[in-house]
Amino acid sequence: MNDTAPLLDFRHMTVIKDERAILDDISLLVGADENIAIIGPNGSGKSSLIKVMTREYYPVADAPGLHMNIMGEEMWNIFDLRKQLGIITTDLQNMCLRDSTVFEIVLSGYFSSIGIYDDFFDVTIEMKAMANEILKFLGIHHLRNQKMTKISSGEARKALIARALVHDPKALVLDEPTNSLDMKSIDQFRKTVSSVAKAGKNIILVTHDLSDIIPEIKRVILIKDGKIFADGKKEDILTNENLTALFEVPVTVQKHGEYYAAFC
Ligand SMILES: Nc1ncnc2c1ncn2[C@@H]1O[C@H](COP(=O)(O)OP(=O)(O)OP(=O)(O)O)[C@@H](O)[C@H]1O
Repeated sequence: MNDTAPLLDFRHMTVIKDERAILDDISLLVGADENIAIIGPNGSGKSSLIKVMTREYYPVADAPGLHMNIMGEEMWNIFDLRKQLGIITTDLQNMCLRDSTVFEIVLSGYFSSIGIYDDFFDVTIEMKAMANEILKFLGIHHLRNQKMTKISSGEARKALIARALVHDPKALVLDEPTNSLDMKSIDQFRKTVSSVAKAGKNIILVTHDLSDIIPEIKRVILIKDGKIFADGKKEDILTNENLTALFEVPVTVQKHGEYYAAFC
């Protein structure tokens, strides 16, 4: 892995499912220190793009000009790759809603499992110390011994961030992270993501909600029908015209301090 290489260097990437191009000739270069937000309507291809990053979906191998480097590497062991891209999705959160404690879920990140199985996993003192440190950094150490089923959605999402951070990943990939959170939880979650970005992790955010775009994200990519519709500086991309064309309803974008919101 090369720390100065682009985080993502995808060229001419097409993904076919059910004989349809769900990603259609995507080229995307994301720098080593860049944070990005990917925005698009339902079914536009956002989650599929993340699945290409995590090697759940593969592009058409013989597409002319295909190039797919992540952190300077073309070939990845899938487990190593997923450790470097800490993925936080609602699916993962649902899988983690079980009888395990927050601490066990965080530790299980070391084993790419969900929960700890004492007979199989050798949890070291160093792992426990690191998990405690991360829980403190994220302000949820007091939840350490709570069951995942007994904490709020916002707290559970922070626990998943902690689980991803045990590997000291290069990036956090957040797929619609504030879905189903109330306003206070959204505010706290955003602050958590900002603090992770400030600590030097890249943030790749997929969302419908412009207000999820933390100030540390300066670049926005709009996706429509599996293609990149617009890509550039946040202030140039988040316009009434672009969002209206993207969502095919009249959209008004407003800026509040360093945050954006959209109304239709
Ligand atoms: N494994 C698959 N087989 C067939 N079609 C698929 C598969 N995965 C995704 N698709 C289709 O590809 C399109 C893009 O899906 P994707 O989940 O990437 O969209 P999205 O932008 O994340 O949508 P949403 O905002 O609703 O989550 C959709 O039409 C979806 O039905």
